[in-house]
Amino acid sequence: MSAKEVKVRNTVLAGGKPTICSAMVGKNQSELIEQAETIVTKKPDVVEWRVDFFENIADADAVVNTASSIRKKLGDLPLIFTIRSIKEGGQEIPLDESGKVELLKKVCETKSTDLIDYEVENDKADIDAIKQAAQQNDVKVILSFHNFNETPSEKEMLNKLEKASAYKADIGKLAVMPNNMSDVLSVLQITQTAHTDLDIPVITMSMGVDGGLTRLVGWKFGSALTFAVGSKSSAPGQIPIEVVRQLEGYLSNDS
Ligand SMILES: O=C1C[C@@](O)(C(=O)O)C[C@@H](O)[C@@H]1O
Repeated sequence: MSAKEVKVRNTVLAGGKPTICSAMVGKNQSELIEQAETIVTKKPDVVEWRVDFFENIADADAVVNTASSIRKKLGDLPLIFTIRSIKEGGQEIPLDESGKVELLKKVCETKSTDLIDYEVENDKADIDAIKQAAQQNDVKVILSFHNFNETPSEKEMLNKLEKASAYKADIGKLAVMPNNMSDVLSVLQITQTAHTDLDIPVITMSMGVDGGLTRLVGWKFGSALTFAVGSKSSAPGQIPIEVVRQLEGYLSNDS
C-alpha cells in the first residue's frame, strides 16, 4: 500500500476512486442509533459521528457507551469521531479544549473509533497528544481545516494541507465556502496539486450549492472521501448518497 493510501477496516482511502462518508448528527443515543440504522441501508464506505451535536458530550462514559452501540450497528464500516469546534462551523459544547483533548484520547484508548478528526489549527501540543494516543491504539488521525465564510487563496489552502502532512496526520482535510465559481475551481485545483505532491491522502470539498459539484467529482481530482447525506445533512451543500453513488458509477472506468 502506498503512503498515499490509508486502509481502515476494509475501506481504502486514497484519491481517484469514489468513496463516500455519511454523518450522524443525533443529540442522544436513540437518535444516533436510528440515524446509524438508516445510514447503513444506504451503504456508505465510512460513517462520521459529529459528537459536537451530542447533548451528553461532557459525560465521557456516555460518549464511549454510545460509540460502542453505534459500532455494533455499523458492522465493519469505519467510524470517524469528530468534535467540530464552533470556530470551524461546529456546535457550542460544554467542554474546553483540554476537556476535548482528554475525551479524544479516551476514545482512542477505549478503541471506540477508527478515525479521529481534529483541526490542524489547534495547538501543536494537543495535536501531538492526540496523535500519540491514536497511534498507540491503531486509530487514524485526520487533521482538518474549515472556513464556512469564504475560500482562502490557493496558497493558503495548500498550506493547511501541507501543515497536516508536516504534523504527520494520516489524512489532511479541507472544507471551504465559495463566493463564486472561481473559488470552486480553486478547490479542485489544489486538490489535484495536493494529491500529486503530498505524501498523505487529502479530503477536500467546496460547500454550499455552488460547491456541490466538488462533492460529486472531487475524487476525480484526488479527494479521498466525499460527504453525502445518508440520514441528515451535516454541512451545507451535501447531496443524497444515492445521487452521488449513481453519478460516481457513470464516471468510473469500471462502469
Ligand atoms: O469536515 C467535514 C466536512 C463537512 O463539513 C462537509 O462539508 O461535508 C461535513 C462535516 O460533518 C465533516 O466533519
